[in-house]
Amino acid sequence: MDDGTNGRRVVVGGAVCDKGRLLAARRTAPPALAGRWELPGGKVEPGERVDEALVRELREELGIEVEPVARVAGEWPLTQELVLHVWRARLLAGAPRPLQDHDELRWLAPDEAFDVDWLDQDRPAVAAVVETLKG
Ligand SMILES: Nc1nc2c([nH]c(=O)n2[C@H]2C[C@H](O)[C@@H](COP(=O)(O)OP(=O)(O)OP(=O)(O)O)O2)c(=O)[nH]1
Repeated sequence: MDDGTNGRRVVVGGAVCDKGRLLAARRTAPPALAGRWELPGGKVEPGERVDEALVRELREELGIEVEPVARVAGEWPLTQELVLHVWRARLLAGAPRPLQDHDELRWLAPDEAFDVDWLDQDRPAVAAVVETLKG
């Protein structure tokens, strides 16, 4: 079956929105990415749906419950083996805390969206999501 990923493993990033703001997370590892900001998430496990993986990763990493809303159009290669998909998600419960993989979190209003140093591959999806927040 052609899932459009050319055999690469999908990393799902969550564009978590609440009260008109977007959640950004600062990575602690690996060294090449530490200190840069991302849409929190992680690798989809074999047999797992991408939206399920998103719910699992955000529960593990941030202690929150989210509802995936829709995939952001596009995909962004990370490495030879990994490709980034982004889903918009709504915060259902909990206040995000940097439990794993991150050392700082920020809720960004649309006019602050590019105040943080996003990983390069995340920028197009962040721009698309910010447009939806502006209404
Ligand atoms: N989660 C996430 N990872 C990203 C983004 N942009 C980006 O380049 N990456 C890279 C960083 C990592 O090399 C890889 C995702 O790995 P991860 O460490 O977050 O995933 P994981 O929780 O499943 O990790 P693991 O312990 O199973 O290795 O993708 C992004 O927006 N979100």
